[in-house]
Amino acid sequence: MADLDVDVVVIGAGPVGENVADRAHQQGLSAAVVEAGLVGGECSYYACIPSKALLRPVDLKAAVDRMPGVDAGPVDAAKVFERRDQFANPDDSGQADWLDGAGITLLRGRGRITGERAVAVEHADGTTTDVAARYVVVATGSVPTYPPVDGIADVDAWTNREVTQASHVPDSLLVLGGGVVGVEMATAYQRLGSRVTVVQHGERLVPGVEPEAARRLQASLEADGVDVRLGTSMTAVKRDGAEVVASLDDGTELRGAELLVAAGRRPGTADLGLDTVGLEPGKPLDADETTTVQGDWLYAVGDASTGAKLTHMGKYQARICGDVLVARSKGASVGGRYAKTATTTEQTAVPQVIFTDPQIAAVGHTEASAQQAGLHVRAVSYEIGNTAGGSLHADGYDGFATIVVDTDREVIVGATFVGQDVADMVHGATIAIVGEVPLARLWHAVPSFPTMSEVWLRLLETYGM
Ligand SMILES: Cc1cc2nc3c(=O)[nH]c(=O)nc-3n(C[C@H](O)[C@H](O)[C@H](O)COP(=O)(O)OP(=O)(O)OC[C@H]3O[C@@H](n4cnc5c(N)ncnc54)[C@H](O)[C@@H]3O)c2cc1C
Ligand SMILES: NC(=O)c1ccc[n+]([C@@H]2O[C@H](COP(=O)([O-])OP(=O)(O)OC[C@H]3O[C@@H](n4cnc5c(N)ncnc54)[C@H](O)[C@@H]3O)[C@@H](O)[C@H]2O)c1
Repeated sequence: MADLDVDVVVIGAGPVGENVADRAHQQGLSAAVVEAGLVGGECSYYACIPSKALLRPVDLKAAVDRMPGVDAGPVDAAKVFERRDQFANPDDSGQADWLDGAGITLLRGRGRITGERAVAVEHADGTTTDVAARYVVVATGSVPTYPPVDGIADVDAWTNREVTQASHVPDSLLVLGGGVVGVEMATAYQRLGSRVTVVQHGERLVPGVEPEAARRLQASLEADGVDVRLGTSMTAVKRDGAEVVASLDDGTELRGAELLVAAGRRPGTADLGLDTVGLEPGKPLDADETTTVQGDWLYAVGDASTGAKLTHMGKYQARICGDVLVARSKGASVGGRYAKTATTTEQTAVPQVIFTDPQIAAVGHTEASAQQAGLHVRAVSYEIGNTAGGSLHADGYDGFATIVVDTDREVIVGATFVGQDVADMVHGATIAIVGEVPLARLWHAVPSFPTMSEVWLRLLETYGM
């Protein structure tokens, strides 16, 4: 006999888990969420929110510094940290109250699957709550990966948690990994006054984006004074007094006050009882377009699943998952391209903004990924600084846009915007891709003068319209 019987139990109350519970509960299902740490998850306290709170002030200062006639003065790091704390204070009582107000049961403790439709929650006081549920949703997020570097476990390396919650700027910071976390935090800390070195074993930074976007970002980081080491791996690290000493495979030795490990993340599925239902612990849960993992009872969303590791995509999966549970509870069918119960956009139009300077805002395919997918494409690019809107926005505006056009269907399948303040420009491209808007129709979508969106017109003209 279970202690609690609900329609839906969600393991993990990050942004994604909370959304599944809310969506299902709002449509009549009873729901409980299990949380071992803070309600709100990694994103609220140790990832998206604090990292952007650190980046916004330095981004704004750089923009002002590029504008003749205005003066930003120096950045006050203490005030930046103080403002970050207002956004990401690790106190989850507000979020817990929200769950309570929404009528969702919060079970604080570690959840483990004990069999089909069964979850046991171990509380901090050693007691256990057994939950029986018609539907079990795994939303346990992800944890940092530690690459095989000798001594890495013994140097008190920073992860995303320490780098986003720090309240001092180290004199120098070594960053292991030139992916999204690495480049965003390199931007923030270099501009807050640290001397940053990024060690990236690939041939370029942020490998998933258009190569020219990565080149512009590298040039900008280097102009800021960041030491970027590409094609290099760290082989060993050790502490020497207050410093971390890192050995690289090219024989070089680096020293830094702190080491940030930003080498990717793995799903939080290692200690979840997956073996009790025949699944392999530690792997991302392979969810289909309806977020289903097994039978009609086990689901996975967010970083714990095989979907894109981004908050907005996790929350998209969460909305779909909630609707799938409600549909199934009524015996209705689910799935189908662009149905409300299918994560179609995961395959066609995943957007991401990298909040560096320049920002990189991209959606859908790059030219290379489209070709790998077997599409016939043509990519065209245009400098945003050559539009009136861009040139007014900042002197010598450095940035560009690229669209990738499927030449068989004459629709856009990918777009990238690079430059100052381009973050919000990507949503227009997302709409064009999801709506499969033909170029002939897009031609009639007139951008306002003088805005940076004029680049859309120039891209279409460059394509030959
Ligand atoms: C530094 C950094 C910056 C980022 N910036 C952005 C950004 O700007 N935009 C963006 O879209 N994405 C960003 N991301 C990615 C984003 O943080 C994740 O995609 C998002 O947090 C995933 O949400 P989630 O709910 O799946 O997992 P999480 O946010 O990780 O939440 C999972 C929750 O599950 C809990 N949990 C785990 N196991 C158990 C268990 N067994 N029992 C009970 N509870 C459990 C955890 O305590 C946690 O609270 C960033 C990531 C990092 C590291
Ligand atoms: N703005 C955003 O949307 C945002 C911001 C931060 C993080 N995130 C998400 O969080 C996730 C994790 O980010 P991340 O940066 O940790 O992972 P990542 O996979 O984006 O990048 C990790 C990088 O580390 C490099 N690397 C791995 N092992 C290495 C080694 N031994 N030596 C040198 N380099 C090594 C890889 O080549 C890769 O480029 C990503 O999925 C990302 O999309 C998103």
